[in-house]
Amino acid sequence: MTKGRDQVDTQRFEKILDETLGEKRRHHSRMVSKAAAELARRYGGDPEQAAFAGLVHDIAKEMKPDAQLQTMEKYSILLDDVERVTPKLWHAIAGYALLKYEYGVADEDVLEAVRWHTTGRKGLSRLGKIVYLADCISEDRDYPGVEQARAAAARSLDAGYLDSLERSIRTLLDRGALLHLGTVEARNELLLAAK
Ligand SMILES: Nc1ncnc2c1ncn2[C@@H]1O[C@H](COP(=O)(O)OP(=O)(O)O)[C@@H](O)[C@H]1O
Repeated sequence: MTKGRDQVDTQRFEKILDETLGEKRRHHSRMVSKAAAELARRYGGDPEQAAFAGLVHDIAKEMKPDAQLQTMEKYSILLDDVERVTPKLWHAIAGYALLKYEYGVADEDVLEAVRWHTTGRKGLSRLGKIVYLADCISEDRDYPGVEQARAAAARSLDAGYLDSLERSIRTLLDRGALLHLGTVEARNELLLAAK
């Protein structure tokens, strides 16, 4: 992607987000975009690509679950057992499909980062980790532990990613919720690599 193209895309998607997301979510998207660019600068990614992926990561977040499901079905995306019964996970997958098939985004790294931004997964790319982490530590985030999450992100990309994966796992366990296997496998992968 050339620089000119990126800027055109950003303007185009800011307009699309104006039409599809409320003000709070648009603000969150801009903050995730900013955090992702900062993480890319720090950890060796492409800041413009990261900014773009962060901007569009929640593009399908305010679609109705039925519409998210229809979008995934339209493009024959197969869901695993946990995804099928967890509508909160659908916006990431529907967002991937919308960006790829309806808005013509061709950058597979960006598409992958959007697809996995809620659960993470084993073997996720650097950009995928950046967007996952940026979503957890962006300036607008305010939850118990966010300062610890930011401190971990300042140590290394993997330390930040691991801290946020573990916080998500703990929160879901406390709620008695289903756990997506991608999150567990991503954590195991990081712990195995450290042995
Ligand atoms: N690994 C997971 N397994 C199952 N459900 C998850 C997982 N990660 C997140 N979720 C659910 O999806 C919801 C939305 O996640 P996310 O998009 O990251 O949140 P946010 O709305 O704060 O951006 C979470 O609140 C949680 O209920």
